[in-house]
Amino acid sequence: MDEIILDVFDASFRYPNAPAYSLKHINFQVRKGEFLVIMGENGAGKTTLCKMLSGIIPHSQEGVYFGDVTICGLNSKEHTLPELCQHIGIVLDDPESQIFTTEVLDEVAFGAENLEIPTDEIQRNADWALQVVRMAGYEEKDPTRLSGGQKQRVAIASALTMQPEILILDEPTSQLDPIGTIEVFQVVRELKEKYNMTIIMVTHKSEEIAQFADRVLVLHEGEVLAMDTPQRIFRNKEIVDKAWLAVPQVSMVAVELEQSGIPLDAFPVRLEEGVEVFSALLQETEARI
Ligand SMILES: Nc1ncnc2c1ncn2[C@@H]1O[C@H](COP(=O)(O)OP(=O)(O)OP(=O)(O)O)[C@@H](O)[C@H]1O
Repeated sequence: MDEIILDVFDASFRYPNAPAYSLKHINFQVRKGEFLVIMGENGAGKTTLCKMLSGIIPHSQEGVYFGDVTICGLNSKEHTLPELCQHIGIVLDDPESQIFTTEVLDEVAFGAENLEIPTDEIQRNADWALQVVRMAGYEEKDPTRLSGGQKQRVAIASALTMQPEILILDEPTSQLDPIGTIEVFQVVRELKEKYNMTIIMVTHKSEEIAQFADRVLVLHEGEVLAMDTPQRIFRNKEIVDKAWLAVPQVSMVAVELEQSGIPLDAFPVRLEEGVEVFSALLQETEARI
């Protein structure tokens, strides 16, 4: 059986003075090497869940917290944030707010230095991280002068320098143009395929989800509405409508066809699957005429 690297057991959280719980009785597990996407409408609890998975809740965010989150075998309540940071890294949606220094290399080493990792190890890790995010050669550049995509890749490199087994990315491409978005997804794909890293990403980019994600967790009003493959999630109109999910274009066409009573050989989520399924349908139709 695949190794469970992250376990969330009956976890609930309410912000101080908030009238209601932002997360309610959350249960799920993530396997090592899995790419899990978190989707859900505004206010569904996605960022709060990222904070809970990374240990920010309960260590840096006050509130009422019940349940257990176990990260690489460590219960987040029983271990300090620096201990947890060596297993799980988090990158937020706004790269600007994550810049602390004036040179890319210092920036990438910053978090690891705060964990008191030996200097030569930080240097090795930082060099590796900059290679992975394709920013080698930018060590002495001013991070504030980089493009949005480059800043976000530097933020990912900073998290990678701490050599986490799990990387959480909270809407890493929400402020990026299409090229910046592709660059970030390419890095994520390499981390998964080459380094077997476990990735948890909040994103609405359905075409990329269809391409890369193993499973999708859908949050709705602080609860887990569904957790399944992109194909089963995007095919389920009830879930899609309830959580206002963005759906890949080929899946939208497929749903319309199925609803009109036209059966398909398979349900497409990726463009190339759509081409295959719809050409087969056209050929069948032509053969009948
Ligand atoms: N610091 C806070 N204090 C009080 N309530 C909060 C705080 N942060 C978030 N909330 C509330 O918790 C709920 C979940 O918010 P959260 O930011 O986790 O949702 P989200 O799915 O990430 O939304 P978005 O897509 O808009 O970023 C919302 O009702 C929000 O208003």
